Amino acid sequence: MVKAVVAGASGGIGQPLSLLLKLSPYVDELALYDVVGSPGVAADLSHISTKATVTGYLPADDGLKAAFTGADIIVIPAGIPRKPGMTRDDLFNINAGIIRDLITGVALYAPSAFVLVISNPVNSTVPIAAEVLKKHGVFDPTKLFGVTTLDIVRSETFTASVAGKPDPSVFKIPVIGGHSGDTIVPLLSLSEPKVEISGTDRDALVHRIQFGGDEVVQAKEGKGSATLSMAHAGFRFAESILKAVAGESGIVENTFVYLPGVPGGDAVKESAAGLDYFSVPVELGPSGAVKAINILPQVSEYEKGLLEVAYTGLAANIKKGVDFIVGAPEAK
Ligand SMILES: NC(=O)c1ccc[n+]([C@@H]2O[C@H](COP(=O)([O-])OP(=O)(O)OC[C@H]3O[C@@H](n4cnc5c(N)ncnc54)[C@H](O)[C@@H]3O)[C@@H](O)[C@H]2O)c1
Ligand SMILES: O=C(O)C[C@H](O)C(=O)O
Repeated sequence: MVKAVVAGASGGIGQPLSLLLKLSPYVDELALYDVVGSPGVAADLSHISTKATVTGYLPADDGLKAAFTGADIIVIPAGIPRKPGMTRDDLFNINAGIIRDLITGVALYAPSAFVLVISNPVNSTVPIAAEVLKKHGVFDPTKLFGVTTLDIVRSETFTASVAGKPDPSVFKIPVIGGHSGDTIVPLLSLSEPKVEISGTDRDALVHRIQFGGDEVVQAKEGKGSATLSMAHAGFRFAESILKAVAGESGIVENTFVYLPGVPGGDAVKESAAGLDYFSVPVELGPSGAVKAINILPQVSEYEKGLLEVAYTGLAANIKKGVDFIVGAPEAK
């Protein structure tokens, strides 16, 4: 029996993500948690004739405890989205506290669950989550994932369009680093099938993958950021976890993980300027991340340049998240 939880289930991502989970054959029980509206979303989804039972919880009456207890996988798209002119880091002040409180719930009620963090800024919210779990003595780095799958989805779609291929789903393109602007590093040189895109076309494609989120924020004119494509991406990642749990082998997803705690992570950390958190292809198994795959030695000279830029931004974002929980070190 697999129990899946969506925290932030009434939101723009939460509702379609919950729908996709309700349709999944891998889910037996679906618990929807939000500060508003979740019983209504649950009632609506519960009429769909698939096997998962659906329940909705609010904070009252120990709703967080009831929603999280017994969870196998908790997907978190709770928090505010960007408006035009904002960076993801501008969301930190509000979303950091939301993640801290929800992850405290994970630590108390579902310490063995897989935790998938969608809430931005992912480069900081994942370190916040890790530090909260560490504080409670229940941190398992092989079960905590920052969801960067939307960058993969965009790289497949935009590359297919530039390459003139009708079906983006044939592409496999690693996107590594973090999840904001120039911390997002698409590795077009490692694309399968190979693509020959160079010069200004390559620069424009890389920029579009890095800043694809802004395109949606601008098009929505103040009404939020990517929700439907994100629900698809979040579900793709969640289902990969559930397939691995069900025993399927050879599943690899790019995801933002705590490198020192994942097998193979130390080699990635050494290649990635000593950063503790980084998105790389990660092999998934029944108990979570089984191997972080170090593809950094294979990148092109051009991509090395992109990575140098990414390291600086990521280091600052990671530190900001860690400091939010452990406190900034005393000045000497
Ligand atoms: N990782 C990614 O690739 C990616 C992609 C798109 C959006 N996002 C991020 O996902 C987050 C959600 O985006 P959205 O468009 O769904 O926003 P939204 O405002 O539509 O929905 C957010 C939901 O979170 C709920 N919420 C707020 N505080 C909560 C709490 N303490 N506990 C439970 N629920 C709470 C709200 O009530 C709301 O229903 C944003 O931070 C956004 O930046 C990340
Ligand atoms: O752009 C955003 O703020 C949302 C999300 O991170 C995205 O990449 O679409």
